[in-house]
Amino acid sequence: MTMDRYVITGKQRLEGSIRTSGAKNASLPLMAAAILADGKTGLQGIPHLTDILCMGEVLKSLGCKTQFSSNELTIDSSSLNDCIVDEALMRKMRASNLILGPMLARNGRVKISRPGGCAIGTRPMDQHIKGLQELGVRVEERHGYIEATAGKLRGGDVYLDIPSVGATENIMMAAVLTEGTTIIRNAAREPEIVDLQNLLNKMGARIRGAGTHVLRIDGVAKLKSTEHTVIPDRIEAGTHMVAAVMTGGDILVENVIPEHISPIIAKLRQGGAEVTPYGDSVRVRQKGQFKALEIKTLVYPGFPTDMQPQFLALLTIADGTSIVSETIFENRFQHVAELRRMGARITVEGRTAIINGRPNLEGAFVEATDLRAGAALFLAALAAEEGTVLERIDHIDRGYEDLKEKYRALGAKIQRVVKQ
Ligand SMILES: CC(=O)N[C@H]1[C@@H](OP(=O)(O)OP(=O)(O)OC[C@H]2O[C@@H](n3ccc(=O)[nH]c3=O)[C@H](O)[C@@H]2O)O[C@H](CO)[C@@H](O)[C@@H]1O
Ligand SMILES: C=C(OP(=O)(O)O)C(=O)O
Repeated sequence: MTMDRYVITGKQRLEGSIRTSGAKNASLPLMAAAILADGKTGLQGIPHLTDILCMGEVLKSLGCKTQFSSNELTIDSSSLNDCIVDEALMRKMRASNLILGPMLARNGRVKISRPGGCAIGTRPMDQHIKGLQELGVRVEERHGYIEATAGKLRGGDVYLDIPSVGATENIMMAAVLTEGTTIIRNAAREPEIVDLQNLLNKMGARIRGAGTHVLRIDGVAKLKSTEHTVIPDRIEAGTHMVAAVMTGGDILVENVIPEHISPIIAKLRQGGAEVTPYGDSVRVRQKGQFKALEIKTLVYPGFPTDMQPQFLALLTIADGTSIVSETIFENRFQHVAELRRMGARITVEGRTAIINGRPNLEGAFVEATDLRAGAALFLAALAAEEGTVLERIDHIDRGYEDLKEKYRALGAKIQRVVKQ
């Protein structure tokens, strides 16, 4: 874990172009899906992030060979030699639970350390397990490990109580190599599910319905090697768009799929920002003061929970009183205490934050408690008067590629101080 920190001098107007990297949350399931091919999978546009490196370690521990250079990742899964993911790797990154489905489909058994809760919530796996059981998987939990065995996987009819992104992905990946047809009802509709369907179908799978609430997967006997380019990161793009507004700037965010960021565009326009899509770019300009908003996080295509902290930071300097309701994760307001250190006026009642905007934030010593909390504090620091020291930026390294370099090119004053 890095103990590096950012030292940021705020109040610089940001201007210019910034290129969005490939999506972390699409790349991780695509990497897990590579387990399903009996050969090499080539993935392009994969961002250099600690989460990606960690997933690479998980795959290596299962016998895959990986090569990663210039955002191109090759995963060779022709020989899998182990089925156990140890606790240290699981603790580093929850998304390593995405190997459950593909390992069961390819190898018939797998053992992972049960992921614990994390800063943003308890994050149980009951929907993943329920779905896998419906496909004929036996699941036992012992000594903190989930052991799953599938004699022969069969198609099944799965109803998810909540449209969980990870559960939908895991069940899709388990179902592709079964005999028979699997239906997933109340499936997640996020763009990352569509990207996963696209890769799997290129590999020879027969999946329909991604992007809707019902997925149909007709099992096939074998999947082949293929290549795929990951979709752009809609949360990274959204973070840059908020940066433009918070610094009174003018930024062209490149490599976006405008439809994926439609709730972000809508909310920024509602607050008074000028947002103009140009093909696969979007220009965001802010003149004058941004206005207070009401925001409620929802599953896609609703407002994404992964943008809630960044918008909350923006609303601390908006004109008027804003209300932000978090409906996805039960503990995703840890950035509030840190933003208060910067002068923000926020009260939290249950899952609702009430923000009384003020003209300016003040630089302070603050600490990232999780990835998007870190992004929110980074944005707050860019807008604040004087300097901010932002600690625990290892959280930010999980999800933002070349952040310092990208923002320096826009005119931000940032130093990364390496702690010896
Ligand atoms: C790597 C990745 O893609 N991470 C994203 C993914 O996480 P992840 O896939 O973990 O999120 P889920 O959609 O599964 O979780 C949503 C809610 O459902 C609950 N739940 C989930 C599964 C389950 O079996 N039981 C259960 O109760 C969770 O605790 C949470 O409260 O989607 C989240 C919601 O958009 C995003 O914030 C994360 O950035
Ligand atoms: C919560 C996030 O990621 P993860 O699900 O990997 O914790 C995120 O990307 O904001």
